Amino acid sequence: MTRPSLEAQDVGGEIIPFPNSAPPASADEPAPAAGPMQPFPEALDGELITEAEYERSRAYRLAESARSKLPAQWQTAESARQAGAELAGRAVTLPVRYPLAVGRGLAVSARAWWAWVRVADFYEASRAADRLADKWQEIAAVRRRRNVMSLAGGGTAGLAGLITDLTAGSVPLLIAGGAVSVVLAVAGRRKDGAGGRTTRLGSRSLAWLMNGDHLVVAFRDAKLIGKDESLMLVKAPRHDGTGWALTIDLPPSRKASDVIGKREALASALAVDEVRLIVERVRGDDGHAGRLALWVGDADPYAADPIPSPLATASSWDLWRPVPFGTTARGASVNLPVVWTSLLIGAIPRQGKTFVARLPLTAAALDPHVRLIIADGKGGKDFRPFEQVAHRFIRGSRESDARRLIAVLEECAADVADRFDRLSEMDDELCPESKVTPEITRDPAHRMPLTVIGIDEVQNFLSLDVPLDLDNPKGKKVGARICELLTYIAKTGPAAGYSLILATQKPDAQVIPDGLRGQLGTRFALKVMTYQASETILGAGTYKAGMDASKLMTSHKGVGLLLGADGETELSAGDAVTVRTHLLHIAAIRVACERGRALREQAGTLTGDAAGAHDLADLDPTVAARLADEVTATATGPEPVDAELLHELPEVLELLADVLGDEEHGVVPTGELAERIGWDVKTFGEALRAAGVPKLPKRRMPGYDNAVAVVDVDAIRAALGG
Ligand SMILES: Nc1ncnc2c1ncn2[C@@H]1O[C@H](COP(=O)(O)OP(=O)(O)OP(=O)(O)O)[C@@H](O)[C@H]1O
Repeated sequence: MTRPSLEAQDVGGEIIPFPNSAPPASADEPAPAAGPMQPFPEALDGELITEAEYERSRAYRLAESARSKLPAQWQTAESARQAGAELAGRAVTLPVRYPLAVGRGLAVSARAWWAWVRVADFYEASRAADRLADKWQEIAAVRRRRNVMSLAGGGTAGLAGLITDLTAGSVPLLIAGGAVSVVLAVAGRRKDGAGGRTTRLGSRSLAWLMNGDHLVVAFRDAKLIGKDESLMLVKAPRHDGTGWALTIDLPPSRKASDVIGKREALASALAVDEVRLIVERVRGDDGHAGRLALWVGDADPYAADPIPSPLATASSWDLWRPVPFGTTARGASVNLPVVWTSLLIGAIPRQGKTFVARLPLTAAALDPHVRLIIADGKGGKDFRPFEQVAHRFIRGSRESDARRLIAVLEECAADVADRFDRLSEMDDELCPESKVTPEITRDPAHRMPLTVIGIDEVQNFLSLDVPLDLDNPKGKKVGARICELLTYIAKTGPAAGYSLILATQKPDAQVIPDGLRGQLGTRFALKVMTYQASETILGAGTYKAGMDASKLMTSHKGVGLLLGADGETELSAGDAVTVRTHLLHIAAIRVACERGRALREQAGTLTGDAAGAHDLADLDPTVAARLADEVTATATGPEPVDAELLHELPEVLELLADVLGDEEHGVVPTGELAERIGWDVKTFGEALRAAGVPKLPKRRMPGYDNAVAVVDVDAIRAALGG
């Protein structure tokens, strides 16, 4: 007999099977009307299995569930072996350790008894409150009473022992003595456990480290909690097939965000590579600022085979829905929002930047109501499939290509301005918020399709140093003009349905000025060489918050940190998520673009270069004049500030702010200040320079034999902004 076993597999609620929207089979067949796409019901995938197979899998699941309830170190064979060996070792050394523990227990008990007899707690409290004289009588009375009680207790015990010995022999006394020695040994046992890294031969399994005591030691070693602090296990360690997951509460004085910032130190204390350690805050109703979810993978989660993108088989896509982008280390899917935001992708060469940029562009190609504009600054074949659908397509970054890009971007900027004019005229029902809506962008009558501008190797355009006006060689440069147009579109375009997707292998501030970068609300950083490059992509302050794309490995192609910096999308602006992006090869993109072209032909939305109409419309002179002012004002206006840049101070200044006295002025030895915040002088000096505090010549200071490095406290105050 067979038993059907259906396992749901989400193949994407947004994907519409091709037959639904396929072009008519023959010319006589009427074409389906163009209109809003309907989500297709979720598809289920399953297999038929036999009764025996079903019973086997049930028994397996029951065993798994029973095992997950055991203490962490008994859950896997390897860790159980280690735990067994440890127990055996402890049994062998017991004859030596036991008397030592009893001795320690005796000392501990004697100290405790003495403190009790002397009423130490009350005595100290009275002394601390300067009320010893008032309380002395009371304390002395309690001391006398406790002395008498001690003598009486000792005498009674001795007498009881003597009577027992005389009447029942020495066996009960030996039993009682044994019991007392056990109690003393427990009191005197050593409480410090073994953390992740101890000087012993052999390695410890993860399960062993997931034991609560070891975790506490690891957190202490990593200086994430104090010596006397502990952790609370909210969810006990559980092996989920690929790694260990647990949830903990930090002591009340500690913040989860600090642990995330020091993930590397924790990984070191746990003796695992940091790529295998995921530390996340638990947010929302179930979480708080001190609750952390930890996951430690059994193996490098990013080294697994890449996951093919579902876009390869999607027949169409609705770009209002976030695009399937990849998975987290634990396999949760990550989607990339395209509407209301713009994306910056940065990495060193050959890390998957182009592959990543093509994911949202392919989704855009599959939506017939999206207008695509593509400029490939590398000029190879990577983006050629999009020629079939792109309204404007530029290949290469020669001067002529850059000038065409300027014309295209001017056309877009004029369109953005025109869209706002028209949106403001629309009735409230159709346009409730002065922003485009899915209905507006999908209705060709409104002429406001979602428009995605994708530019690969954008640095090749932005760094073009040729004059915009050939008659004015000292005037504005072509690269600068492209930059100001992109800044204008990135800043004002999202509400009008425009999104930018910019990719660069040179993410430095000279190439992508803060003014432009600050407008790109979504950032994806693949492997870069330095933490500074990582900050240039993700934004200032991200390194300190534990986000550092230079820590990614070059072997991890397509893996990067995804951060939503503008708060416009559901992506978190506080924590970047490490994503293993889906793999989508050019052949699949070509097929997707063929489908996208068919869908556009059917919907009547194939326009521009793809439809053979290469000429750009001349800008109306009034629009051009208005635009010139607006674009320049945006580019030269106050520097936009990243969401996460607000109030962000360099760490050194933050720490100094806490230790500088209000009355302190003038120069002080650098070493003294460094010592106050616990930094070494060299790092401290470098950090001060980086924070804009000028270096002063060495000078003689009171109490020092030779001239010493000094720093001006007032200069530090100025850098602190007050
Ligand atoms: N998601 C992925 N999973 C696995 N491998 C990937 C992924 N994305 C890209 N790769 C691999 O990484 C290699 C480099 O990709 P890509 O050409 O996109 O890099 P790039 O950063 O654009 O390089 P360049 O700067 O030279 O243009 C590709 O050969 C591809 O096989």
